[in-house]
Amino acid sequence: MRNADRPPLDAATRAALFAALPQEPGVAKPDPVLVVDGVSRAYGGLKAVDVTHLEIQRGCITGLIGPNGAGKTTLFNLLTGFDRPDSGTWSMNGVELGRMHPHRVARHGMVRTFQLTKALSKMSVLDNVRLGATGQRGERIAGALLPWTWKAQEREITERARELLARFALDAKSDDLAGSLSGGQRKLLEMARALMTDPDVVMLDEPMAGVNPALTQSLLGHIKSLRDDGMTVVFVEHDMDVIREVSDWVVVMAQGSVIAEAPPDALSGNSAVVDAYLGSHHDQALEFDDEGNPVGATAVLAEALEEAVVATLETGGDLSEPDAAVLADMPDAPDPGTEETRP
Ligand SMILES: Nc1ncnc2c1ncn2[C@@H]1O[C@H](COP(=O)(O)OP(=O)(O)OP(=O)(O)O)[C@@H](O)[C@H]1O
Repeated sequence: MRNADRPPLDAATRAALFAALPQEPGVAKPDPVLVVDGVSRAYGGLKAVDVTHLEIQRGCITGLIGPNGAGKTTLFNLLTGFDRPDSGTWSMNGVELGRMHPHRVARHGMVRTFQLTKALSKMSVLDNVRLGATGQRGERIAGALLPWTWKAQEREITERARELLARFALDAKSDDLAGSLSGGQRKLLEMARALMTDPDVVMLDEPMAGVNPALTQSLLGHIKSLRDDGMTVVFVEHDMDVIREVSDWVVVMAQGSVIAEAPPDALSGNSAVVDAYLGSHHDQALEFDDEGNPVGATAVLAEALEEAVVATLETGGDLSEPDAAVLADMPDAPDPGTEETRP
């Protein structure tokens, strides 16, 4: 059944639904729109994606987080037909989607957003949105023989594109080149293009990246409005404030696998999540914004460390004493038990 046939879930229902779920990777959802099984993809010797089981709850917003290179984008590409897995199956509303081309996946109701490419930036805003349409009769032989049906379809597509531009407050920009839009407007354009096929499931790849903070709230409102219209939203995001503000549930990936699932508020206390981000930082530069605030994976790390300090203080721990468990994990940690036996 398409999402449109079901009433949207209100906030209290969503909260109760997720509060009742065990916080485990691969946990079953009460009404999954998307079910993924054993999907793997390797590049050379590197396993970019290796997801044993994942269910996405219908009509909710699921945030997908994880350190750089965790496999989030590759998973999006696999599920929407832009890449081919080495193994695995996945289904949407019970229909197997594996091995379908992207336009067929879109016709079944699942789309992903794309950042504006160089070629697209040289086209008008309106044409960018029109390009989101799939299954245009004009592409097919029968349609080509009947130009009037093709023309009628063209008109329909343009009309829908104009409606979507109005929804995202881009109608005044229809004839401008897409490349002239601001970062935030580009993100709105990506969403408008994705909605052309009237999807059930929308996968947003970093919808807030490069967006001026002044536009953040408006973009967040648009993401929530997709859910309030009955769509299921899955989005990749590095900003934990954004994750917390819009996600009903968060899936955490590291090294290709799903390592944790939890409501957004439970993330910073999750040791698998902390380990994944800490582990990823051995060879990664920390990132800060202009005001010196940690951003992206660095923000998650900073928050996890802060939580650990608070937890230590709350349990009466002494921060000047190194944590024995942490020391034991370090390769060169001195072993207090053997101190006296050393020569
Ligand atoms: N086309 C490709 N060829 C070779 N390796 C690839 C390719 N695409 C992805 N990878 C590798 O697969 C792994 C997963 O990459 P992916 O982009 O899916 O991670 P991600 O979680 O989206 O990371 P980020 O948050 O940095 O965007 C990385 O190690 C990446 O280098």
